[in-house]
Amino acid sequence: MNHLYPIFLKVHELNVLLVGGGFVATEKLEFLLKSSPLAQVTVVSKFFRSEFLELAHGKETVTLIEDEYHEKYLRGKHIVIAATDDKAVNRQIRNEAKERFLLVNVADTPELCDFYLGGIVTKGNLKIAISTNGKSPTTAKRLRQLLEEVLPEEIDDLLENLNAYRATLKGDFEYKVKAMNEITEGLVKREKQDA
Ligand SMILES: C[C@@]1(CC(=O)O)C2=NC(=C\c3[nH]c(c(CCC(=O)O)c3CC(=O)O)Cc3[nH]c(c(CC(=O)O)c3CCC(=O)O)/C=C3\N/C(=C\2)[C@@H](CCC(=O)O)[C@]3(C)CC(=O)O)/[C@H]1CCC(=O)O
Ligand SMILES: NC(=O)c1ccc[n+]([C@@H]2O[C@H](COP(=O)([O-])OP(=O)(O)OC[C@H]3O[C@@H](n4cnc5c(N)ncnc54)[C@H](O)[C@@H]3O)[C@@H](O)[C@H]2O)c1
Repeated sequence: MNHLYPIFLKVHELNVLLVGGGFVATEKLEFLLKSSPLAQVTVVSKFFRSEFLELAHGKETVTLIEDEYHEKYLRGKHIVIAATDDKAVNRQIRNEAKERFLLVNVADTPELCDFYLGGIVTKGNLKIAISTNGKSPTTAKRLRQLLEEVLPEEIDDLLENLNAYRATLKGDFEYKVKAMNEITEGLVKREKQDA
């Protein structure tokens, strides 16, 4: 049983602290920016690998600070991702973030996470988040790849058209719910198989 509750965060309006600038931090920033290109991210790291610098280059909402982690960097942040190669520092980040009631992810360390980063599929306005409850990140990746392939790009046209149709509906809430349900019924109705 997976007890996690997924939410869709406006990370372009929230302040994210990422600690670390190595391989793992690069992967986390890559997936964060892939889904949320305007995410507001401050990165604090003793050094930055060239892969990380390449990824962050030219991204106006990503701020790099070359420094050791210090508690002061938690100020004004909503979410924290710890991705250093120093387990004691990662734990310190987690503890100090928790004292401030911040949500914290320690990369690849489920027992220290308040939330997990998931596999994410984006097709225009549609976004699907995938979690295996930390059991198999590789499966989350494979499912993401599968859904990216099978979901048509046109699914976004469907959403836009339905949104436009909804705007034309005059009537009370109940009427609109009924009309929207009727017009989308075909999406879930199974076609009758010819014998
Ligand atoms: C989905 C994704 C999102 C992202 O990273 O943004 C993600 N991991 C991804 C890939 C991936 N990560 C790892 C491998 C190598 C294979 C392997 O080792 O298993 C691969 C596969 C690859 O790279 O091919 C290593 C790894 N990861 C974790 C552990 C610890 C453990 O399992 O105990 C270890 C071992 C470390 C070690 O051995 O030391 C843990 C976590 N990784 C999570 C997320 C969270 C659970 C998500 C869920 O509920 O499924 C969680 C719990 C915490 C977190 O980090 O948030 C991203 C795919 C993105 C995409 O492609 O779409
Ligand atoms: N590389 C991988 O794919 C991988 C896979 C599984 C597990 N891991 C583990 O994950 C951890 C991180 O690995 P990595 O490959 O990203 O290491 P890395 O050497 O590429 O990067 C470590 C980063 O942590 C930063 N850092 C260390 N101490 C810091 C501090 N006090 N304040 C601020 N920044 C600090 C360094 O500046 C560096 O940028 C390691 O423990 C590694 O064994 C790595």
